[in-house]
Amino acid sequence: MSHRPYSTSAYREAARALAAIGRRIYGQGWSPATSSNYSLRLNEDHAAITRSGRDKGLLEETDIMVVDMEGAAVGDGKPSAETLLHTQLYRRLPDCGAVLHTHSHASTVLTMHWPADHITLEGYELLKALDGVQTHDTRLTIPVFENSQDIAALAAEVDRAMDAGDAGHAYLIRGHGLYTWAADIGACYRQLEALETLLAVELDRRRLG
Ligand SMILES: CSCCC(=O)C(=O)COP(=O)(O)O
Ligand SMILES: [Zn+2]
Repeated sequence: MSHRPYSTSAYREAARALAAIGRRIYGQGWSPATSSNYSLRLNEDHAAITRSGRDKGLLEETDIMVVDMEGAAVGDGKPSAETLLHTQLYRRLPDCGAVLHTHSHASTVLTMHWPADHITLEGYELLKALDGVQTHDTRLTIPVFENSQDIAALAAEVDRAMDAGDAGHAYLIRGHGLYTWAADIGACYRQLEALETLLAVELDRRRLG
């Protein structure tokens, strides 16, 4: 299959932006021990994504590479082991321009301690940081998928959930972390920060009973 070429300057700009956002996310404590992956759409057929196994606190432009929307590497190196979870979103959602995945303490405890297949966030003013949300009087249901080392199967499961109308802004993977996406890196980071904050709040509230 032939792919439309991406621009080199778009790639360089994406690599700069992803390295900077990765270091920022690491600083928040949401990407420990090389966990997490981040990507940006370059065009219809390509995305820039973190290489596998990189320390996100030390992320540099050279830690970013290009994949096609089938998840295949373009050029040398090994892209994130979870690349197919990014490309599933880009393929399905033409307006999706950025995907961020984190491994926070809150998302891990919440999904390991409570067996539910979703977490609901409701009534929080901070929900207005999410794309398209205008009022605190909003109920956001975040699906929780079981963790798997079969990333292709997990991506297919996410796709089926989206067919059913679930997973509008984000999803969780049990004992693993959070995926969220938006039109651009700024909106995606804002959304991530809101969701991680609200998940931490939710965890505290459940601890308090
Ligand atoms: C050390 S965390 C295990 C892998 C993972 O869940 C992750 O997010 C990082 O994988 P990658 O291949 O993108 O480095
Ligand atoms: Zn992960």
